[in-house]
Amino acid sequence: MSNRTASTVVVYHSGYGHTQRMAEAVAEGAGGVLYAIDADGNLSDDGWAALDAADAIIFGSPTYMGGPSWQFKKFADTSSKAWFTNKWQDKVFGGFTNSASLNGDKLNTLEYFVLLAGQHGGLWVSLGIKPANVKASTRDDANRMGSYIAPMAQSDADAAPNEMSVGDLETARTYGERVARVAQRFALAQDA
Ligand SMILES: Cc1cc2nc3c(=O)[nH]c(=O)nc-3n(C[C@H](O)[C@H](O)[C@H](O)COP(=O)(O)O)c2cc1C
Repeated sequence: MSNRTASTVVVYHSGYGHTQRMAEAVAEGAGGVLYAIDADGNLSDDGWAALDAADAIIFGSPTYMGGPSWQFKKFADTSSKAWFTNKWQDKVFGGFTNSASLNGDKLNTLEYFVLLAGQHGGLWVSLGIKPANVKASTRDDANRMGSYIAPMAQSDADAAPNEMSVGDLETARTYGERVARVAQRFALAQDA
């Protein structure tokens, strides 16, 4: 039986650095590599090659106008090339988003990621952290946003990336660990 380590790639867009900080936390937890989609919606050839070779792919985008940024959508549409040849079939998938409002319609962005993973024949990993929703809960608690599908972060519209909630970043880091753990189990099972 193989004992290889599963690889995780975090591919994300961030217009102003907040989602990038979240992406860094996810990648740290996953022990994975980060690839940024640039301001024109393009990903490097290295990034595409890493995605094709990955055991797990984690999508990240800010929520803009109730959904992923257009740059992320351009990346998603370009991933139709991988779709044609089933390159991402049976990979493990996750995702995360960040926006200014507490709700901000972030769920729509995460649901889009689930659909994209499904179109590629992938397996979605949920968040797996109970919500912090009692009177004693604070901004620094994990899953203070009360999401089940995947991590959400809330960044005040006038706050810099270094002012993000430590709870949101810890949620992102823990989720990265979870996706990598699932990918590891799945990779060993596939290789057996
Ligand atoms: C074009 C645009 C659209 C936005 N739409 C939303 C939105 O629908 N909901 C929300 O809560 N915040 C919205 N925001 C705020 C961003 O989600 C927020 O500033 C976020 O932290 C930006 O992440 P970034 O720094 O990674 O780009 C929008 C911001 C921009 C620039």
